[in-house]
Amino acid sequence: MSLPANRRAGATGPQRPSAVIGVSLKMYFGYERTLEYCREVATIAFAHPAVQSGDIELFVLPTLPVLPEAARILGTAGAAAGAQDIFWEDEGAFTGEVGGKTVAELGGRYAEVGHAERRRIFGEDDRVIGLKTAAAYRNGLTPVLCVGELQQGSVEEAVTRCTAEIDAALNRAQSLGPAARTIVAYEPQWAIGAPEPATPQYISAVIAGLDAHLRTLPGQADSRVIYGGSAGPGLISQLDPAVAGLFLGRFAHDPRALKTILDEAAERLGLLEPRLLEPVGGRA
Ligand SMILES: O=C(CO)COP(=O)(O)O
Repeated sequence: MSLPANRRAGATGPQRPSAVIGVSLKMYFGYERTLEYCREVATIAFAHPAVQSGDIELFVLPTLPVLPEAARILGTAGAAAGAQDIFWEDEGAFTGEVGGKTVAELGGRYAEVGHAERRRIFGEDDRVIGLKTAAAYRNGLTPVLCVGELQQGSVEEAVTRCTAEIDAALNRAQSLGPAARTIVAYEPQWAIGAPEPATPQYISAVIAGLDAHLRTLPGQADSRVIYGGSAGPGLISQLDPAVAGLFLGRFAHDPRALKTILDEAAERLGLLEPRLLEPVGGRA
């Protein structure tokens, strides 16, 4: 397996995984099914050269009660787990909430913040999302900061809206403590839960804008922008290099589809010959 340019001996610049593939299971699976899923993903990850080499960063965000077991199972296979949400304080009289400190204690490495469903159903706004981003940094968790426009419009409109969401979260977080690496998940709200993702051209153009903006922000050199919203097998190969990877939902429920996506991501990095790819499995 050849190494990508940023991993070769003597390469300059930040050493960062070349692709990021995340899965949020939302509230789709119960305890036992989540465990079974994590075991299957771990088997795939353990056998996958690009995950083992660190060229693909793979994480799963399960329903919270499964987090300790998920972190253990995935951790033995070179993958990781995290939470789909955290509270902005670390401890105290906040009935029903779970803080980033506990998530980290449970083995979580990521904390998703600002998902469209949290914004829409639970009324989270930029202020709350900034506080939660700060809580993630403070507890050594990588925030998976979700941004995305409500309705389909132009690329410029999407970049403007999402840049504002990124800035709102990061500015507030940085006013509270040091920032660190962030994974920005660009998820157009109109493409979440839809039959199809946004078009590859649209995704690539919006993320090129967001990635360029992220590069200008202090402390974000290792940060990456990934795409979510009905993403599945067959998509990543069509996306421009600024798109660092995918944030998957329903179409990763079948572990075989996730394996296909990992192969496609590795192929895109030049780490796997196309002829070695198995036929793309159907969508879950
Ligand atoms: O919201 C998403 C990931 O967090 C995307 O979900 P779907 O891929 O199921 O649309």
